[in-house]
Amino acid sequence: MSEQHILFPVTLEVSWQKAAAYPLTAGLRDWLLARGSLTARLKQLCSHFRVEVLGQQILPCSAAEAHGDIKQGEQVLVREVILYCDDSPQVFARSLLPLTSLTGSERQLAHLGEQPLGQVLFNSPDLERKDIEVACLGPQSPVAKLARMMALEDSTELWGRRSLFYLQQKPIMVAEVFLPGAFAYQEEVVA
Ligand SMILES: C=C(O[C@@H]1C=C(C(=O)O)C=C[C@H]1O)C(=O)O
Repeated sequence: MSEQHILFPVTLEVSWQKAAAYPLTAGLRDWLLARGSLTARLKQLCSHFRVEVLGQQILPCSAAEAHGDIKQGEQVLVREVILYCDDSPQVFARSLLPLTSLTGSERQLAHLGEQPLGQVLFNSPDLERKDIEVACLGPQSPVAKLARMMALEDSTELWGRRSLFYLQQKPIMVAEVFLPGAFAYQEEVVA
C-alpha cells in the first residue's frame, strides 16, 4: 500500500454550480473554465512541475459525488494529488476513476504514480470533456483544512471546478481546487 497522506481521502461534498451562478473576477473565471489541460497550463508558468500523490484508494462512489454516468455505490479508484509549480502548491485534485472505466488502454490510469493524469487524458485523440461546474469551498471544508496543514496562507474561500471526461465512452470525474496563493487567484498585471 502506497504511503497515504494523513488527511487522505479529502472529501469534496460541495454544491457544484454552473459558473454563471457566481460573480467571478475575469482572471479566476478564466482559470476555472479553461477546457485545456491544467497540467499543461501550469507547466508553462514554471520551470519545475511536480505531482504529489496524497493517496489512491478504491471506494464506493458517494451520493454527493455521483454525477452523470458515475453512479452512487459503484467502485471507483479515488486519486488525490497536489500539483506544484516550482515547489509552490497550486491545485488539490480529486479524481474518480470507475473500475469499469479502467479497462483496455485505460488500465494505465490506475498506475499513474506521479505522472499527471492530464498528460494521459489530453494525449488521447478521442477525449471528450463535458461541462465544467464550479464550487466555492469555505474555511471549514476538508480542502481548507488540508491547506492549513500544508501551512498555506489562510483564506476565507477556495474555488474549485469539476468535469466529466470520457475516454472511449468511459467516464472519469476530475475535480480540482485552487489552493491559497495559486496563480488562479493572482490578478494578471496589465502592462
Ligand atoms: C486533468 C488534468 O490532470 C491534472 C492532474 C491530475 C492527477 O495527476 O491526478 C488530476 C487533475 C488535474 O489537475 C489536467 O492536467 O487538466
